[in-house]
Amino acid sequence: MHESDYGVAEKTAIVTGASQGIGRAIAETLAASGANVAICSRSMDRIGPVAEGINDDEDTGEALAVECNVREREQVQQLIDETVETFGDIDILVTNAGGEFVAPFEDISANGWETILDLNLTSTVHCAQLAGEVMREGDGGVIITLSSVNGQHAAPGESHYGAAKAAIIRLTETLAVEWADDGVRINCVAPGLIQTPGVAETLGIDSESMPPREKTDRRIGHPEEIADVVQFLSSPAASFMTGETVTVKGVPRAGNSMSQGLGLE
Ligand SMILES: CCC/C=C/C(=O)SCCNC(=O)CCNC(=O)[C@H](O)C(C)(C)COP(=O)([O-])OP(=O)([O-])OC[C@H]1O[C@@H](n2cnc3c(N)ncnc32)[C@H](O)[C@@H]1OP(=O)([O-])[O-]
Ligand SMILES: NC(=O)C1=CN([C@@H]2O[C@H](COP(=O)(O)OP(=O)(O)OC[C@H]3O[C@@H](n4cnc5c(N)ncnc54)[C@H](OP(=O)(O)O)[C@@H]3O)[C@@H](O)[C@H]2O)C=CC1
Repeated sequence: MHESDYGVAEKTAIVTGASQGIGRAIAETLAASGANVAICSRSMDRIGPVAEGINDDEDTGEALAVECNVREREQVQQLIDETVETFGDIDILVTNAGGEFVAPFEDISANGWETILDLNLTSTVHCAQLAGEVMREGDGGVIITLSSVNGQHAAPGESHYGAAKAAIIRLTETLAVEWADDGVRINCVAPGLIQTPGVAETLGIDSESMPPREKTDRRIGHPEEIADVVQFLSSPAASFMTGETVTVKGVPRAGNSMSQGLGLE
């Protein structure tokens, strides 16, 4: 009889942007399933406690905290090197770090455009190229990129972010083809609106009022609902999936985007 394998135990995973929100939930979920996780953010003061929380729990994998700004290629190389030194290999890479500001196209300066393209798209390129090198020279691996529903559909005020997140989808498809022979699977997750500190700060959503996971008629999700999909894509259960973008956004309705209003009702 076939038994499904959703396991990542003893694998090594890198999760970028894991000091809060979706990245933190991904890191904690993979670690709870026995993976060793190398986690980064721009500040050791913020990423260190997340690693300590994981390491305080004897039943999880180990965590390594690294201060790394994913916009800086040399810092990403240091993250890769420290991960390999500590855990011996890289099996899973989750390029989660990203962000945006909402502004009309005509108000986005050249530097504003570059900032959002760098933070979302070019950082994904740095991480995929540098961790991909380790995977391709070794036994292969799994890469999960983060797009957004705003990379799949137009949303006003998100020209820069939408362009970057759309490009991540096509990059994912291309690498799936180019690196299939090297044993690398790469898939993308496109979240709808997820309650995270980043969104709370931008939109003022009170986490206390979050509807529970059991409620199916929702337009806002929990970070753990993205983490569970990442865990599946990282696992042997997803062995025949590569180059795909999995949308995780609750009930399909028109205008399911941050800039078109919350529409939580
Ligand atoms: C479906 C839901 C979708 C949700 C998606 C999410 O990701 S949600 C969760 C994600 N969480 C977050 O997104 C967290 C919150 N966001 C942030 O931390 C920042 O917005 C960041 C992502 C830009 C990074 O900042 P940084 O320190 O790297 O950048 P900086 O301050 O140095 O600025 C660089 C350039 O950008 C310009 N510029 C900046 N803001 C605006 C604006 N509103 N208007 C116009 N322009 C703006 C600024 O003027 C400057 O250009 P200038 O003047 O030199 O020509
Ligand atoms: N929340 C949502 O509704 C949606 C989110 N997404 C995507 O999901 C991902 C996570 O979003 P979310 O959890 O909401 O974001 P948050 O803003 O809540 O958290 C962002 C995380 O990324 C880290 N980070 C930011 N910039 C950098 C950088 N340059 N280098 C390294 N780490 C960085 C932050 O850490 P620190 O500040 O400590 O550096 C923090 O841990 C992003 O790619 C986002 O675009 C997509 C669709 C919807």
